[in-house]
Amino acid sequence: MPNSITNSKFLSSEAGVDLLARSHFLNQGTSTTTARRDELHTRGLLPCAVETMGLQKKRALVQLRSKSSNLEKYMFLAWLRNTNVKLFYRIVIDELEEITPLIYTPTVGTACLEYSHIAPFLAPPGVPDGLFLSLSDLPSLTQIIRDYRPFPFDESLTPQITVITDGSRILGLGDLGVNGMGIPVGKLQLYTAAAGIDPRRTLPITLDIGTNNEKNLNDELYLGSKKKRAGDDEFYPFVDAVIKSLHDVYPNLLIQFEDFSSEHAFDLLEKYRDNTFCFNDDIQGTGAVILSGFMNAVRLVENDILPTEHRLLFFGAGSAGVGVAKQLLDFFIREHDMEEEIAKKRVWLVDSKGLVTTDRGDKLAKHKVYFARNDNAGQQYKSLMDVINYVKPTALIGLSSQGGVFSADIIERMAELNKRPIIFPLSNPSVNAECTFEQAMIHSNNRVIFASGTGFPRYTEPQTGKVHVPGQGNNMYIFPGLGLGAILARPPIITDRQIFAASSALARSLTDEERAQELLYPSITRIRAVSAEIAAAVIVEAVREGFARDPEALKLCRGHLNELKNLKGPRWHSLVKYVQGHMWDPSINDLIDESYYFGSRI
Ligand SMILES: O=C([O-])CC(=O)C(=O)O
Ligand SMILES: [Mg+2]
Repeated sequence: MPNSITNSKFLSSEAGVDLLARSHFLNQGTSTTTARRDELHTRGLLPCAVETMGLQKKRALVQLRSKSSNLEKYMFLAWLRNTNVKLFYRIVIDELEEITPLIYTPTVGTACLEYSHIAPFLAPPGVPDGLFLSLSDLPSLTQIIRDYRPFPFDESLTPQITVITDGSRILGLGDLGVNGMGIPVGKLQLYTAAAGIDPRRTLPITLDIGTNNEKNLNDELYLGSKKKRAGDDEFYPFVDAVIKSLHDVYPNLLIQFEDFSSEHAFDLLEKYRDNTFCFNDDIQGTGAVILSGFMNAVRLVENDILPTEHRLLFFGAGSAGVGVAKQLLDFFIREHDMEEEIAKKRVWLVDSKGLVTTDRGDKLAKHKVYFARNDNAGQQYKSLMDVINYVKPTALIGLSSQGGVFSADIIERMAELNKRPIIFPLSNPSVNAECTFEQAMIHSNNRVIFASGTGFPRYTEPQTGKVHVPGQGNNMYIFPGLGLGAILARPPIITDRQIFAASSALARSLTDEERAQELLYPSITRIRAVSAEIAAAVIVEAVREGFARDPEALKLCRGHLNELKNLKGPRWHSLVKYVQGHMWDPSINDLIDESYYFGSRI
């Protein structure tokens, strides 16, 4: 590709300095060759060593590992991302197991709590973390959205995906206001690392609608608007206006709703799911990932209990709890042909007032009504133990954000009731998990089938030395692949069937070795391969439904849907290859190179 830098409309003689200093997408630091430094007029800005990315990575890892707290590591990695994108993603992809907990759950939770104190130190001037939109921006939303662009900007690299929050329910930490920006940023980093979405084509957004968090309101350093949250009369029109402006500027943008308070999360999903290219990660993404882990758990116990006889108890009835419960219904309905009304009876919800029933005497939040029981013969069960004794669940799923509530006696009771109790403490971050893996192992005599939202360490049986690997049922297994598949197929909406396809593909992605280890999810180190399979399954489903609009996706799948439905065979493999060919990688795909901007493309 020609590199006619001097002919470029962007570059003046000083522009090389700009390039190195201002574009974190282009800057490659010490791996810039001497010749290139000359071309860019940046020779004196660096010491003379010209290094490989491997060496740069080594240095960065030494620095990273020398930091004593995870928050410092988070800040170091944010700085790296905001100065040298390529090196950052090389490290994230190569060291996924070490880095994910630092840029995502659980450390991102700490970073969000501290966001207003650390934000100015995460990036050099001019490099934004994400796009902030506040109520007072309403008249100029479209212009503000247009103005948020990577430097240098290339018209052909418009954003493909946004993750958008209003900070009102960040993980299990509650209302953090604009401090929630860490979440869209963290999620989109995983879109790049786990599914190969080009980082320039991601758009993190935080809506500032005020905050009800007293700590923020009283913190002089809080960076958001220091007002109570606006009411629904302002909230809904504002979200409408944002979505409209986003689609005016970027018509094909996929919208991922994230960490909105429960009521709003459900209402927004209801409002947009049938007319807008969007999904809700906490409701649908978490639901899909748990469904997938549940399918594999069911296989592990199928000699003891028929798949259709499982009894699922949900502790926590917020957006994630009800979202997961609804998604798990798909297991009974789609895999086992059960009527919805019958499938629904396999689910019991518990909230802060006890078992959710129709005759409890309180006004149930809208999203809880669907699962409210009416077969309790007037009895109300208040404590979790009472509910467990009444329901006799085969699976206990926690989405309550109450750390430690699955106490020793709860786990022991589950282990009395079941040969292999299924216990999923899913609240995030780890301090909010209903129990740890170690506790679940000890109190179930090592019989538990376990998945948590935030990863826990492996557990070694003290007597035998046998090592057990916990499942991590985090939505990071689903959303990157689901988003990638949707971007490549271009359906106008994300349907339940596409999400179910993502979920089954994840469940089926385990290798024989992983199955032999009784894992519920594939190893995180294989996430890129797994995301490619999930994306391919989503494409197949979108074509099957008649929703896919991308000509290439249609060409690859149309007429072969029968063959593709088992996710095997030569056509399936070529579809997965096609997906992989569209995944950005910091090394093999050299898009982040000035030739991309200054070469033949302009
Ligand atoms: O971010 C995570 O780890 C999972 C998630 O969506 C949440 O807890 O809200
Ligand atoms: Mg979330």
